Amino acid sequence: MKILDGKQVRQADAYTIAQEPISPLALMERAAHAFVHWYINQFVQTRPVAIFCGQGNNGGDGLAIARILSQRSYSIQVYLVAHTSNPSDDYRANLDRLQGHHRPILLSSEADIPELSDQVIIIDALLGSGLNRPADGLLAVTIDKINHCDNKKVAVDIASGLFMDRLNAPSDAIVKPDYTVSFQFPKLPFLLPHSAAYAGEWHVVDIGLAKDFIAHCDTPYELTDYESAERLKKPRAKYAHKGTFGHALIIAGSYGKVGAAVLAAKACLRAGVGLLTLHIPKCAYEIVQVSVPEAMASIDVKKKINTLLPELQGYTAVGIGPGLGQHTGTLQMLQQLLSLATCPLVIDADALNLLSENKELFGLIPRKSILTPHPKEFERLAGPGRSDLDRLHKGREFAQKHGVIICLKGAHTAVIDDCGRVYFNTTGNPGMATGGTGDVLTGVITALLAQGYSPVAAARLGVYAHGQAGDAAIKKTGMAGLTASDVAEHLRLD
Ligand SMILES: NC(=O)C1=CN([C@@H]2O[C@H](COP(=O)(O)OP(=O)(O)OC[C@H]3O[C@@H](n4cnc5c(N)ncnc54)[C@H](O)[C@@H]3O)[C@@H](O)[C@H]2O)[C@@H](O)CC1
Ligand SMILES: Nc1ncnc2c1ncn2[C@@H]1O[C@H](COP(=O)(O)OP(=O)(O)O)[C@@H](O)[C@H]1O
Ligand SMILES: [K+]
Repeated sequence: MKILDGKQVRQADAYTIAQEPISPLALMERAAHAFVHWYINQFVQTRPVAIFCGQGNNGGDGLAIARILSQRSYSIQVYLVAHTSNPSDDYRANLDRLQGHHRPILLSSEADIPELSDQVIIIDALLGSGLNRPADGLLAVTIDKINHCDNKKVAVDIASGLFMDRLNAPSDAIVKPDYTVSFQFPKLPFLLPHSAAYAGEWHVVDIGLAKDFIAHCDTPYELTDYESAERLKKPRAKYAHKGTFGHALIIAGSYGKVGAAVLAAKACLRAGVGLLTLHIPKCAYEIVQVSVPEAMASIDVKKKINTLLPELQGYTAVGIGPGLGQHTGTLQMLQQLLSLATCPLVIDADALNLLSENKELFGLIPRKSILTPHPKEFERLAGPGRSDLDRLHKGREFAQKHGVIICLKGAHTAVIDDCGRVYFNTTGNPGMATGGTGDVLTGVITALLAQGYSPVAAARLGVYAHGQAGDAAIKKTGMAGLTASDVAEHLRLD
């Protein structure tokens, strides 16, 4: 699913209106019905509804929603905030249509803002994607009051006061909804940590904007959702054999961090690799053979760390990093790997930290290698970002400059390809914020690369499947009880 900017959404709107054709008012009605369809599946009729409307098209949506809900026997009360001398045509038309059904209350000062009983659900239709400056005056006061109520809150399209395409200042008045029902597309701030509180649980509803326009719309931002992940998957052929699914090499582990190698190995096997060899220090030999008997072991000359690069011939993908440590001998091995590798690599954890300490090695990274930094590791690689958006821009620059794919890990991990396109992940949960889940991800992506997935597909599908495994696992363990081993065990690639 694509993520469009404000200008592109307006173009999609205009194109649909001209090509379908449909009047803007009928399109607004369709959007309001889509919202109501979601709403009635969520909230029962016995909960009264307070709908706060501005005077743009978002307010127009709010008025149409109020009318439709009242026709469905919901008890509604509309509150209007007058903030412009030039209300939109469709706002006016919907105000007319509401007459005879309901009498809105005009808020003219703070004193008019009502105290609401806890049962009331608030629908926020003050401002939408047409926001062109931070909310102030009575709008800001109303937003503040709404935020101070404990009532459930649902934003229409986008929380009032939240910019779609640029950063808000920390002092801006923005509704903090429990839910956002977004029309046709998700919006960029829903995917970034700093604005998560202004999205709540977000849902996208289809309002029938022209599919051909959307298909041709050029945007750097997309989601990896269920449909796109399914499209990326390759079926396993009936007469396939273990040679069909590649041979992965994972270079991982050091004394005290052998578990990282074990986790990556288990995940690699669950993600469908044909053969797996783990390169490990001597101290890890027995541990690995006992805990992952399916994997072959390549043993380093050193007892506690990896220093000697194995022969690379025969491997279809190489992952390096989990639990590796940052010793000089290991750095030399990494440098050798970067110079000799003929296939893209998966580079994680301490391998990334070694690169950050030795930035002159960046030029050696094979093209289309996949780097999987968490925010701190990314900061070490590319320097600090002033904001999440800035970090995303830095990620896009870094990926294009060095010809690599970056998985910027987090709640909505961003897979950034070497052209600067960003694919936000939609699976996973906060239970996964626990040691070792990153090692599992390295194993999954290495397995997919080894099986012949393109690097971008391996990164997108790997990140998606990893989150999906975390979601499946918490059904048994709960969030707090989730361990990285549970994530590895719940991986399912088909
Ligand atoms: N394609 C879509 O997504 C559709 C969108 N619709 C709705 O249309 C909305 C966008 O409508 P508009 O462009 O009218 O935008 P808004 O509803 O956000 O209102 C814009 C108006 O508010 C004023 N304004 C902006 N920021 C302000 C501020 N801080 N303080 C006071 N006034 C401010 C503007 O000058 C303008 O008059 C969407 O959010 C959505 O709810 C639907 O009605 C139909 C289809
Ligand atoms: N709140 C969250 N929601 C979803 N996924 C998360 C969340 N927090 C962390 N994760 C995922 O868990 C993994 C953590 O990786 P990382 O920080 O490298 O852990 P480690 O180094 O301990 O293995 C990443 O894939 C990240 O996307
Ligand atoms: K809104």
